[in-house]
Amino acid sequence: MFSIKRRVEQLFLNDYTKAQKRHAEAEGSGAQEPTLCIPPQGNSTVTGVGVSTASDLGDARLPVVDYNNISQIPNILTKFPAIYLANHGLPPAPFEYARTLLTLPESAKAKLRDPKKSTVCGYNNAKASGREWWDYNPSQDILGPPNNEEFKEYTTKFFNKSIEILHNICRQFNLKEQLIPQEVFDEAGFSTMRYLRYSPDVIDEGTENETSGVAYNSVLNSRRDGDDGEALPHIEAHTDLDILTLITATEPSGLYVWNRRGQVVSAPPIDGTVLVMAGDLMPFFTSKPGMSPLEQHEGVEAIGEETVLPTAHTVVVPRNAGERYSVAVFLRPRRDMVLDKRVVARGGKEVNEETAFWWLATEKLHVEGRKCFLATAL
Ligand SMILES: O=C(O)CCC(=O)C(=O)O
Ligand SMILES: [Fe+2]
Repeated sequence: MFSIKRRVEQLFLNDYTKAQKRHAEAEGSGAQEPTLCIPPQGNSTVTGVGVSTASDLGDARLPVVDYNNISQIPNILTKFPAIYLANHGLPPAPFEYARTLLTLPESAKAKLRDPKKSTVCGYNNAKASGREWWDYNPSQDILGPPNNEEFKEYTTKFFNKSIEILHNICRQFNLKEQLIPQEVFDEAGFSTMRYLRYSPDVIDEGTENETSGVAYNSVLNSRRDGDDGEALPHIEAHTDLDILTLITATEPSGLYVWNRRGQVVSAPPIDGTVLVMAGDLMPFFTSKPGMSPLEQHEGVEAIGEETVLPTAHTVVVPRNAGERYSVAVFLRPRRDMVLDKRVVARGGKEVNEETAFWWLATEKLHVEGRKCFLATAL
């Protein structure tokens, strides 16, 4: 019987193999088999004061970095897809508040939806994925549980402190030269915080599954031939549309990230730490000088040794493992922040072309399958 991690690897490698084949066909050469190499065990990969590797993470590991050593994070994020941050000084994660809100009766949760149907504000769910979530969006009135001032206060406090930490990490990228624009620090931006619940109870059973007579894939609910598994609570593999993400979760573990070599790394919660991952904007800030990773510009040519790639990640909650709660804070600039500016020739004329952050969101809607921008090995 395969472990969840092995299944995630297989899913990834299936797609990876297909992508390789497509690529090879286009190039007119034979497809290469992907290799699954596991990095060496132990502390050999990252050294330095306050930086160690977590000891119980299975095959591939993620480093634990002390908050006093955050100046090392930019370099570490070029080598590892995520880091555990220790001694961060955050108050205890608001899992109980997440539970209070997300286990309200359906009718009460329906009242916490954004009137404009935003998927980044208020209550939302993806029943077929066994997942529901609620977003705190500081630019809007909090759509929290009624008559619960404590909820509001704690949620705001945890969010503000998390943003302070993420800003501090961003400042480390600017020690030698300003890679991350000043407005990220000076302006409120479009940062949000999400409370998530993954539970078999959320899964809307008996819909397509029964009527179509086709079974769901046991890992990602996607239908695959010869698979008679049942659906597991999950979130599809994706990268986050932000600068950095701070995540903390309850057991059971279920979060997996991919490293640059396409290996799946388990990222279970570790007491006293939070996980920090890179978002879609990091390659724009850390690309080779003067180059842009946008496909219509330099594309992958702009990715160098010092470029931080967005962290592809997925959550799959093991069967019979119970509920999982997580809290994710997304650091984002203003929607209209300019990511790339250049003069291009159009219709015989030279015109100024600007690419704003929110344009990436619309572009991402066209990415098929996994919502990964510039993701590992693809
Ligand atoms: O629940 C988690 O740990 C991850 C959630 C996530 O990736 C997201 O909401 O973007
Ligand atoms: Fe995410």
